[in-house]
Amino acid sequence: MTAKIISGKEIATQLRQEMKEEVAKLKEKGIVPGLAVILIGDDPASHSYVKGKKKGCEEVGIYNRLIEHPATITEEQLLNEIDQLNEDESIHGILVQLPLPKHIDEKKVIERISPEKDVDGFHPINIGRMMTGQEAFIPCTPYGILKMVQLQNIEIEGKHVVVIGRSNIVGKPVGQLFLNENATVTYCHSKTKNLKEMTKQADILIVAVGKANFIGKDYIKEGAVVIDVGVNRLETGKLCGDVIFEEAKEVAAYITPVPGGVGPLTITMLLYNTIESAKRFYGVRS
Ligand SMILES: Nc1nc2c(c(=O)[nH]1)N[C@@H](CN(C=O)c1ccc(C(=O)N[C@@H](CCC(=O)O)C(=O)O)cc1)CN2
Repeated sequence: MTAKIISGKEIATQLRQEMKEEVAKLKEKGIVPGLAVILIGDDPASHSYVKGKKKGCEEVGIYNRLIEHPATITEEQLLNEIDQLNEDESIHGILVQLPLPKHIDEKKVIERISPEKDVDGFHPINIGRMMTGQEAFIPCTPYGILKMVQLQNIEIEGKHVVVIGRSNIVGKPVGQLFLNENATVTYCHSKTKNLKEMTKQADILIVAVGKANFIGKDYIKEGAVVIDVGVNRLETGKLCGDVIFEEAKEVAAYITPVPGGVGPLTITMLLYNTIESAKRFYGVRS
């Protein structure tokens, strides 16, 4: 078997085109969705992701405000800035690029963002709303993964989804999202015994561990859907996922590549959440 490669790049292009048309219609009603992105410090990867967010906003017509600070900014200054953005009616989404410098408490920062503007979907209120099946902002990477699977018309209900990884940004919420779609979900992590036995049972295997080439074909059931969330930079400068792509594609039915798989959907779903937030603010129905 040779797997079908799910191109996140192609899906992102298609979704962004639809969003561009939607934003144009909103603008006819005088509504301009606005996103504020706060970037702290000089981490090159964070700078590159934020650049991608700005470009994405420009592509679909979202007003974007990039606020940059040196790593010496105090926690209090950052919290005050978030307070101001919470009150700003031209801003419907607020995002603080992670990770933050060590002297700033990430939890405090996330909780300071109004849940109604938390387009990252990281605020405990949005997590709680998602868990209880209420209207919520869904974290962008998990949302992108769900969209990718749904757009391939892959059945989710009744399927066994195995998630490797339990981060608050990806692992935990992605499992919850698939549970909401009536999948049976198993979480695996660094303390899981017999990992291979678990992953071999997966109809849909989602790998989010952040270890280059961690999962080979012997971990994958024939015909499974393999979603690789890892973005690992090798010493050669090359990017690679958590899954050994060349091996896994021999046994899987579907597989996402790195780069060009889940990554492009992360920014795309952020744009989606920002438009959604503006629509909610102005009472526009979807
Ligand atoms: N506030 C947030 N911080 C972070 C998030 C987040 O969702 N919100 N996620 C990651 C970083 N991230 C977006 O911020 C992100 C990661 C990867 C990609 C992406 O498109 N990856 C490409 C490869 C890009 C490259 O060449 O380096 C791919 O996989 O094809 C986009 C966004 C942590 N921080």
